[in-house]
Amino acid sequence: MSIIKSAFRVLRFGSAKNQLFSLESKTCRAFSVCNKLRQDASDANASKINFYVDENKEKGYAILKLNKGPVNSLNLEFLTELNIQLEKFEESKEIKGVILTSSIPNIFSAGLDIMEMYQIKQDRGSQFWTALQETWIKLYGSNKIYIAAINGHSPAGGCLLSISCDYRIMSKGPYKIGLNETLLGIKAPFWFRDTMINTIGYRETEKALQLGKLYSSEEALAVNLVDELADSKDLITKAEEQMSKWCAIPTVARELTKSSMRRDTLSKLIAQREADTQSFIEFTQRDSIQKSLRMYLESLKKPKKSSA
Ligand SMILES: CC/C=C\C/C=C\C/C=C\C=C\CC(=O)SCCNC(=O)CCNC(=O)[C@H](O)C(C)(C)COP(=O)(O)OP(=O)(O)OC[C@H]1O[C@@H](n2cnc3c(N)ncnc32)[C@H](O)[C@@H]1OP(=O)(O)O
Repeated sequence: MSIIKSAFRVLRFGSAKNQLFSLESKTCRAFSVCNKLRQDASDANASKINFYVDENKEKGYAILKLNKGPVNSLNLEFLTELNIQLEKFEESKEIKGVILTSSIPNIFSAGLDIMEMYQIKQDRGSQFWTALQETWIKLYGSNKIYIAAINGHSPAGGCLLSISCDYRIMSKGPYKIGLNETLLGIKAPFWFRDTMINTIGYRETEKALQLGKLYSSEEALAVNLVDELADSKDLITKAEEQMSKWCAIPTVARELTKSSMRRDTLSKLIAQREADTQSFIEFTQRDSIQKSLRMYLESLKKPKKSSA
């Protein structure tokens, strides 16, 4: 059961009941829009493996490895598949927690697929944004324990995935993590910002978001953007050690505590999902934004300087 649902339970007889039920029904409507997409995604991607799941029911946790080459960029189909998997975890009685990592060396996730924002039709843009909102609500609002084992670069939407988890361990190395949206000429959505504030605090977020700062792993540790660093070869072992520690905490007390910390941030988006999607469409259709995205895409495609 998700944090949102348990929040409804806890507040069942309270004065917030009507408001929360209205939030829930809005959420359910938005989720149902995705139902057809889910079916399409599972049909279309039956032959592709965009992530691996390794479930250890005895120990009570799973490892989810993102595997969408070359850089685990998040497009509509990938997000839809991920949402189905997150839902399975949430419903599982055996799985208490999930280690989120990537099977692609040096890359955790390059964030949102920029092609989902560049010259995109309104319908697709709206489905894409709804799927992304759903991913965040499921991850940030999960009752399960999520530990991010960040094995490489984790910019923008990759950083959002990481900070939506409960604990972060990052590989030592020349990797970057942060919300760099301003460098693409876009403003980080309010729920990206709020998740960042909840992680590193207001002042650090204010600087980081304006500058589009990408932190090195050492800098990320210094501002609590990540909780721990590990040598790449020890990353998963360290994540498993941490998972055992979290799994040993009394479940209901931990879930209620997590829910009480995250409820307000989640409710803010849930109350205005449709308006948020409209803002995304309106914003990304501006000529100035399309120009920025085109320039950014060109810079990504430029041949890289040889390190030799
Ligand atoms: C309600 C809201 C209202 C207003 C707000 C409106 C809009 C806000 C919306 C947006 C929020 C956006 C958040 C995001 O996540 S945007 C994405 C940001 N991501 C990045 O900036 C990362 C870009 N990528 C990189 O920096 C690097 O690729 C790398 C460090 C991750 C990996 O470097 P490598 O050298 O290993 O690999 P590359 O050669 O650079 O890349 C390989 C290949 O992949 C393509 N690619 C990389 N990143 C992306 C991406 N994010 N999307 C699509 N494609 C990507 C890259 O172009 C290469 O392609 P080719 O092989 O050259 O074809």
